[in-house]
Amino acid sequence: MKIALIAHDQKKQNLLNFVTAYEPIFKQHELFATGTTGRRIHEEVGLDIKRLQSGPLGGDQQIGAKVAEDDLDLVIFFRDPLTAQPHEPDVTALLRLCDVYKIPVATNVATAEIIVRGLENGWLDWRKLKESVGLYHE
Ligand SMILES: O=C(CO)COP(=O)(O)O
Repeated sequence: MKIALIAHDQKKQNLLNFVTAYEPIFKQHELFATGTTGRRIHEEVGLDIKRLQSGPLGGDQQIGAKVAEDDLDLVIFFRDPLTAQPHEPDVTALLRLCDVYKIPVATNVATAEIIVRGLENGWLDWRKLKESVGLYHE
């Protein structure tokens, strides 16, 4: 599976702790991240991860483009709901595209935990079949 990992500054340590806890699962997948998040995951957890631009410089839009191209299976985005972001429209656009393309997206650790445990148990395997699943057509 192709997984995007993103965190706003106040949530980065939270994401690093989460990725460390589930490193055995994450290392089995192809990982993508916005710039600073990706650098810290690589340096502090040691995972291989493809880094895009930093969020405020277009990274969220690059992740969104991958969603639109059906080139991502899961987005884990630890959003900071208490701090205004200069690129808030990009954040909103990314979450909107996840809904347009029915990409599982977790915006906090509680949801991420459920999804990653589900990933381990094969609950996201429908992603491989989605073209044949009526639920995902409108
Ligand atoms: O701002 C972000 C997401 O909106 C994250 O960007 P960085 O990973 O570059 O800090």
